[in-house]
Formats: sequence, C-alpha cells, structure tokens
Amino acid sequence: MSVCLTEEQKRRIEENRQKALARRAERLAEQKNGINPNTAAVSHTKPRPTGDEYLQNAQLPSCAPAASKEVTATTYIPPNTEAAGANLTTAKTGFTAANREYTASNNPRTPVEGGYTAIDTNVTAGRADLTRNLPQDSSTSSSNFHATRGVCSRSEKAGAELGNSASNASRFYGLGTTSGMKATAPTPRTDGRETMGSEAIPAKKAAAGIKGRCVRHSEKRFCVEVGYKAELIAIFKGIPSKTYDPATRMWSFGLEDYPSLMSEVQRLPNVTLKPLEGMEDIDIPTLPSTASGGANVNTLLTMLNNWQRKNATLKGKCVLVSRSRFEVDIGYHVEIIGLFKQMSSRNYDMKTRKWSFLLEDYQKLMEASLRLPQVEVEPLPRPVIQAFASQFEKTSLNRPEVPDVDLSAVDSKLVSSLMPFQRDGVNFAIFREGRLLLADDMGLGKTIQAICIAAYYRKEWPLLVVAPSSVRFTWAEAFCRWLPSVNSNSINVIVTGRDSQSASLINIVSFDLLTKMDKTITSNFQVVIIDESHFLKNVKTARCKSATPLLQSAKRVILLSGTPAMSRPAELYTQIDAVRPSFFSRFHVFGVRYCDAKLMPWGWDYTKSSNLTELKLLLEESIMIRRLKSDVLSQLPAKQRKMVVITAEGINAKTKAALVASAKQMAQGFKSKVQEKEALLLFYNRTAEAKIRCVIEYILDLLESGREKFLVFAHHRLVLDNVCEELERKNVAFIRIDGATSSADRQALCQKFQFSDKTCVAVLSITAANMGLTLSSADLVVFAELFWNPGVLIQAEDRVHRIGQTSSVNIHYLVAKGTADDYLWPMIQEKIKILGQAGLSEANFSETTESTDFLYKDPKQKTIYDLFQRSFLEDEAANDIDEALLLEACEAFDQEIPEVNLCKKRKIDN
Ligand SMILES: Nc1ncnc2c1ncn2[C@@H]1O[C@H](COP(=O)(O)OP(=O)(O)OP(=O)(O)O)[C@@H](O)[C@H]1O
Repeated sequence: MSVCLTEEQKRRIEENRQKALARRAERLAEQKNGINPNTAAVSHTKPRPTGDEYLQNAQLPSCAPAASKEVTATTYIPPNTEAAGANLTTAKTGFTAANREYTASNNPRTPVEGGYTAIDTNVTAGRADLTRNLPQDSSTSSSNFHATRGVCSRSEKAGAELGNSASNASRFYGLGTTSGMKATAPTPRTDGRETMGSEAIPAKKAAAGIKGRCVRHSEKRFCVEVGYKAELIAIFKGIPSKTYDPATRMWSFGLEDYPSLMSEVQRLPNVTLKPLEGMEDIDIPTLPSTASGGANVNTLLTMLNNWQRKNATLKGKCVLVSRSRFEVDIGYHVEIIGLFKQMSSRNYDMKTRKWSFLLEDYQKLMEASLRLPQVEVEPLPRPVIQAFASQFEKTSLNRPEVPDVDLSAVDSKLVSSLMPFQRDGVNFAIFREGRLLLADDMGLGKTIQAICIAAYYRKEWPLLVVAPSSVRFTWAEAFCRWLPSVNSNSINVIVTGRDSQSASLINIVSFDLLTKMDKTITSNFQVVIIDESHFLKNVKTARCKSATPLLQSAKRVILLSGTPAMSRPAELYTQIDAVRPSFFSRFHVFGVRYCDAKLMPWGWDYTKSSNLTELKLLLEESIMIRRLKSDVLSQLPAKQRKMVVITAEGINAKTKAALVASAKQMAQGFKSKVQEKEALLLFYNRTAEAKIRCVIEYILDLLESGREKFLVFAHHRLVLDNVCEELERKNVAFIRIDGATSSADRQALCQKFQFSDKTCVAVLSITAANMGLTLSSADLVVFAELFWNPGVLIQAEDRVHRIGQTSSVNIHYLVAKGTADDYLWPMIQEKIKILGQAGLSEANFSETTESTDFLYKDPKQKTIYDLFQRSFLEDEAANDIDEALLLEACEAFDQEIPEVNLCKKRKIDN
C-alpha cells in the first residue's frame, strides 16, 4: 500500500484521532454521570480526557480499538487503488482534498469549516464505497477493508452494548457533539429500529433517515441539533446568517432565515427537523423535491437570465459531456464538494477529476451553488438548455426515436433509391422541420437526400439551390434524374446576372451570382438548399452577406457540407445561425463558449477552440446529422461513378467558334474516313482547351471543400500543365506523372503521395499513368478529360480502387456540354455497360450516374454520336486508324501544331 503522507500530516492526523477519542470519552462520561447535554455546552472548562484516558475510563475494549482503527482506516485509504473502482475514487479524492484543506489550515486543532469535517466526510463516504467495491481477497487493501468493516460492525456492536449513548455518539459525529443535543433516547424510526446518524453506519441504516430539531439559541438566533449529514452542511453553508462555533461545533442561524432553511431541509428526503418552538405554524415555502429533480426549461432560462457573476474566490462552469450528463469544471472547494455530494446522480471521474451529474439535477445544483458566496458556477448556455429541454425535466439515456416520415408525395423513383442511412437523414430533416445541416462525409449522397427533403416541402416551392458554380449543372441533372415529375423546363440554372431569377420552380445559382441577385426576389424563396455550405464560413464575405437574409427569411434551410468547419469552430457560426438564428444572440457569445475567445491587444481572438464535446452534442441534438463513410460502408458500393456536368464557360471566342465549326462539319459528313477522323481529333483537342478553366475551378472547389487527397487524370499536356500551374500558384502540394516521368521517379512520387499527411493532389496522364501505380491513400478520382477507351479509364480508376483501399471510392467524370464530351460520354457508358455485363467492370454507369438523355435531343447530335461510335469503337477494331496514331495526333496538338493532318502524318511515318 503506498501512502504519500508527510510526517507533519501523520502527526496532525494522530492529533485529530486523539481529539476525537477524547471528545467521545467526554460525551460518554457526561452521559454516564447524567449530565444534561443542554447544559454541557457551558461546562466545558473541565479538561477533556485524552484518547488513552478514554480507553481506560470508558471500559469499552471492543469499541476503543474500533475507534482507533476508524481513524487509521481513514488515514490509509490508498490513493491509487484502482481495484476499488469509481466509488473508491470518490473516497480517494475526498481524501486528497481533505488533506489539502487540512494542510492549508493554520491551526489543525481548530476544526475550521470543512477542515476536519471534510476529512471525516470524504473518508467516510469513501469507506462506505470501499466496503462495496474492494475485492474480498484484495491483498493490498484488505486490511483497510477489514478495518473499515470492523468499524461498522463494532460501532453497531458498541451501539448495542452502550445502548443510546453509543448510537448518539455516532449520530452527532461532526455536528454539535458537545452541545445541547439531548443525548438520551434514540430517535425513533419509522422502521422501528434505532437511528445511527453518522455516515459511518451501514448504508442501509443511513438511508433510513436523520431526525433533528431546531432549538432557540438567543432572542434572534436558533441552532439545529441534528446528526451529521454532508447535504445538511452544504445547506447550512448556503444560509446567509449562518455561524459556526468551532468550540461547540454548532451551527446557528438568524431567525429571519428560518423559513428558507426549513424549506431547503424539506427537500432532503431522509432528513426531518422538528420545528422551532412557537414557529410551528409559519409558512415554509415548498421547493421542488430533491428526489424528483427535473426542471422546466422556462425556469432554467429565467435562472440563466438572472444569473450574474459574483466576486467569488473560486470560479467554474457547467459543461455538457453527454446527452444526459453535465460536468462542473471547477477547482477544489469544500463547499462545492459538499454540494456535489448532495446530488443523487453525482459521478466522479478519476481521470479528469471532475464531477458530473444527470441533467435533471442541473437546476438543483445551480440553485444551491448560487447560495455559496465563495463559489461561482457558470450555467450551461441557452442553446444547450433549449436543445436538451426534455432532458432537464427527466433525463433519458436513450436518444428519442426519429419517426419515419411519410414520403408518398415524393417521386417513388427517388424514395425507392434511398439507402437506409439516407432515409434516416431525410427523417431527421423533417423531424427538424426542414432546417438542418446535412454534414455527411463526402460522396455519401447528400444531393439525393437534399432533393428528397426539398421535395417533401414541394408545396412551398419555388426552390432555390445555391452551389459552387462548377456543380450547378450537376444539380440540374440530379433534379431531372431523381424527380421525373418535375418538367425539365421548370429547372432554371442561372448562368449570368441577366438570367431569369424567379421564373422557375427550381432555381440553381452559384454563390457568386447570388450576390448579384435581386434581394426582393431572393427573399421569396421558402425552401433553400445551400451546397457546400462551408463556403459561407466567413461572415465578412459577400457570399455570406447575401445568403444570410435569404436564409433567415426562408422556412426550410437545407445546408450541405462534408466539412462544415475545416480548421476551427468559428467557421460553424454562420451555418448554425442560418439554421437556428435564435441560438446565439451574436457571434461573440458563440466565440466565448466554443472558440476560447481571448481579448488581445488588437481585439478578440476567436481562432481557438473550447468545449468541443458540448458543441458536437449541441449540433447533433438540434441541427446536424453527420455520418462517416466508415459508419455506412456496408450500405455503399465499392465504387461510385458520378458525372459532373460543367459548362465550358469562359472559353475564348476563337475556341468556341472552332468547336461549333467542328461539330457542324461532322454533322454534314466527310468525303473520306481519314478526314472524318481528323475532324474528330480536332474536336477532341479543342474540347480539352475549352474545359481547362472549368476543370481548374472544380479542382479548387474540391480543395476548398476539404478534399485533401485525390487524383486528377487528364490526357492533353495542355490540361496537365494548367492544372499543375494552378496548384503551384495556390501552394498545394502535388505529384505529376506523365509520359516524361522515368520509372524510378514514378515509384518515388507514388510513395510521396501515399504517405503524405498533408493535402496532396496526383496529376496524372490517362495514357501514361493508368497502370502499375498504387495510390490507394486517396478515395477520389477526377477525370478532367474523357478518353475513348473505357478500359483505360477503368484501369486508371483502379489506381485507388485496389488492395489497401478501405473506403468506398468515388469517381467524378467532368463532362462539358457542347464539346466532344457530349459524344464520348455516352459512348464510354455504353462500353462500360457491356464490360459490366461481361463481368469485367464492377459498376456500370447507367445505374450509378445521372442520365445523359439530354444530350441527344437534336438529330444532328445523333449523327455525330454515330460518327464517334464508328471511329472509336468499330473502326478501331478494323485497324482503320490505330490508337497510337490518335495519341500522337493529340500530342501534336499539345505541341501547338495548329492543324493535324493525319494523311500527311501517315505519309511521313510511312
Ligand atoms: N441512393 C442512391 N442511389 C444511386 N446513386 C446514388 C445514391 N446516393 C448517392 N448516389 C450517387 O453517389 C454519388 C455521390 O453522391 P453525391 O454527389 O450526392 O455525394 P455528396 O455527399 O454530395 O458528395 P460531395 O460531398 O463529394 O459532393 C453520385 O453519383 C450519386 O448519384
């Protein structure tokens, strides 16, 4: 057994032991001599016998060693015994705390408030728990255990031998021992047995109750004669007019505090006080019972409003630590520990050395703490009280069931496609009345869930979707795909500030264009979806300023983000405020609680974080649902392909004209096959040029959304170069593998990517890096360009989808309208579908990506598609044009050969 007691502490404890024995002997002697204890208080001039004298005089051989052992056991509760479990910890802490208090006392002989008493209290509590928790055969602590048990059994035995005297000695332990308490008949109990009073008695007996009485002390004061109970001490200490007389060990109070003291005591289930003579008929205010706990949320909010800081020596705060419990983060103070021990739901965490309680005890604890002048306990914040309202009334350990919503009004195509966890997300959203932050991990299908939630509130449309500009058309496609009941003409993608802003049922706008939208129009949208809502994280940005009023006026607000806060909690504020504007009155309130806000010479610093567990609990309870890929992996396909429709915006007029001309020419037909293919390649090359800007925008959006590791495949050097330059400009780490990379370098680059902890993008050539590389530390592949050979694409996808991959893999194909992609994409889909049917490709596009029907409304387009098919699929087999030649032709374009003449080239090669 290891005990870390100093010699000084041991000496003081021994002194204390002697003193306790002396007091006990004195009491017994008084009782033996028939001295009226009421008068005994004034006749204490007689020197008290020492403990040893007591041992001789009292002639209680069986009890004396017990008393001695009691103190010894008290002293030697092992501070580090883990076997005793959580309750032992209570003892341990009490012990340590008591020692601290004890040592701090200038005069150990004077039992200052909480000084010796604290030792007794804590150790006694610890003893009871030790008795329950220590293993019977514990070799290290068995002596204490038995000593402790000895105390109890011997006390009882002594009680039996001594009759009333011994039981009273025990009952008055720590309170009014030498005072005017009537040490005569034992207090009758409802169960007919004797009251032992002290917590040193077996728990069963202690629970049976304590009875005492109020006695007039002087004209204006009264005292309370009652056995020791920690809860009572805490109440006494909260009474303003209290005084404690260390000599008599009596508490007395002003008569003006009589009603409040009595009403407090009434709340203790096991304590009864006989009223003060002549005061039997006065009204005692009834306070909520301590047993039932429970608090009405309005009472708590009123309490919060009235709460003020005080000039206390010890300050702490309440913090939510789970759905059912709050913790009081505070230093040691005997009064607050006494208060904690009154709480039936108290729990002491030995690691954190903090006390926690059920939320239903919150009001009781806070009210009592207000009465402790030396202690300030900051309440839980308003949003927590509001969000967990029912938990304060009656704490439940289970989460409330979110009801299954009737989605019969929503397109069955969508509803039947929802994965179980997506259905839960929709239920949560409706339960939260359409205002939420859907924070599922990337790629878990936030789009389909958001569309379903919005469709549930279809009667309230027009609907506005605000999204990064790179995915506006993807949204339009998703609506077409999932809500066949919506006419595609009712979907309005706002591309320029001049476009119609409210004419349609569904309106899709980029963050940047939102700032230019007419405010009178935006305030009409009752249902709003914000995709990548962390784009609003900075309150000072134009995006945020234009979105805030819109979100405040909307009835339903669906925020989507896989990374709501990318670096600090401050980034969450605008999103929380968008969903629940009433939660925090202003940012500073949020900042102080969750951003560890500090006043610096230059102003407030909100960049840190604090109380994050509470913040998470608060968000999950009220506005946010978040599932990680790992949570729902069993419901996900191993590979999910997605078509991202991008517009080849911002292409210069020359490229655009060239694209249009190419398409026109192809629609007209060609004289020879070679001409035909030349035209096709030109179209393909122009497409690359046209897509560059959108591709870069998309990659930057991914980075802004928190994607840290992904692959970007492209074919043209022009595209690869531009992507790399942009990453360099933005200081994003990347690797590049193309035809010019040596095999030795390839391996080193792969290792760099695989083991890099930071953001890292792999920029890869479709033809030069589609095989032989393992890049499984990423789970996202972006195809900036399409390629006519789907086998090559699948191989490229499999750089991440391979052994070592533990997640579901997402593949994004960037498809630009009005370019060669219009023809390449369906062709690729078709071919992959065939591979899928042959069991050669894991997932086929038609099932997992959006429909591409929109591409072929014009018969001319069909002609071009047929041309592509002929050239790249059928003729490929006929060796009319070989792939190497195609690639070479592409390279020629990359090297800025303006026109590629395959006929000429062939001649040269030959
Ligand atoms: N229930 C479903 N049935 C079929 N396909 C689905 C389903 N849920 C999601 N998908 C597909 O999974 C892919 C990823 O979905 P989505 O883009 O909505 O994910 P996300 O959570 O928004 O990801 P990110 O955060 O990266 O934008 C898409 O191709 C989508 O069509």
